[in-house]
Amino acid sequence: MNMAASKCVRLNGELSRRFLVSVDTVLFDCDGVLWRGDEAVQGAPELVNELKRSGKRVFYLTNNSTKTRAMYSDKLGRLGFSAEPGEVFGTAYCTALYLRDTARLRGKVFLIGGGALSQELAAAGIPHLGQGADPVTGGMKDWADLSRDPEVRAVVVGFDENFNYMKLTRALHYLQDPACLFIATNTDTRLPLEGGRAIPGTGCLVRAVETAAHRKAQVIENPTHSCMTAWSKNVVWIPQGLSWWAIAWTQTFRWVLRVASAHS
Ligand SMILES: O=P(O)(O)OC[C@H](O)CO
Ligand SMILES: [Mg+2]
Repeated sequence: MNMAASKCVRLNGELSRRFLVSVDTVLFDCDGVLWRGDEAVQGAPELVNELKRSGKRVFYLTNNSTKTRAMYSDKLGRLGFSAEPGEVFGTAYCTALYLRDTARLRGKVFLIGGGALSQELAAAGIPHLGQGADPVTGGMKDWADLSRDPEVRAVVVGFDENFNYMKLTRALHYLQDPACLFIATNTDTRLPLEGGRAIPGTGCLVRAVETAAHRKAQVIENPTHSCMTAWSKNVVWIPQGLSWWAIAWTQTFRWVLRVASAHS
């Protein structure tokens, strides 16, 4: 049974008003909800800005690891949303926080990911390698003996347009050490773009590394505990009577229900 469907009620008229009055804070999913690619969903900026004007707190939670908080704040502003970097919780930021504050990583990250993940890791003081292109050279014997950095203690997989067989092989070598952490930013299968188009999502890369490494990744995305911890540690809670509302797909909604119950 789809839990979100069993909990969802169509809001109209008086029900909408009563529901909005009961809500202090609104959490928004981004890709496919507030925008598709670089096109805001019609009416979304007006809705969000009106919620803020009426005194609601708004946060933007996205599994997308291709932007830092600052980059998302710029995109939100460009698309007409009122937003501060501190209101944005993307998985590039949450992954860096998780490694620093929860995993307390001592060592380097082998990164399969883009510039935003690299910037957030650097901002959190986490040394890392592997970002950018990694051209295929040599043959099978060379790939089996690729050099490894002895200080690597975690493999992180996020959205990486430079993903290839060399990176997959390097990740396999590092992950043969059971003590090496295996972290994925998210497992979405597709990234929704303008006009209903889509491109392969980070989940495609994560599953490839999981298959090669014979290990499951620990995933940071909403609605996991890792992301909630990163978020709740950075948000001043107003306990009691707090209610939550996520305009998002069902997975985030389940997470919000968990957050709400944890703080009601
Ligand atoms: O829907 P979001 O904002 O969590 O983003 C999901 C990503 O686009 C999936 O790759
Ligand atoms: Mg989405």
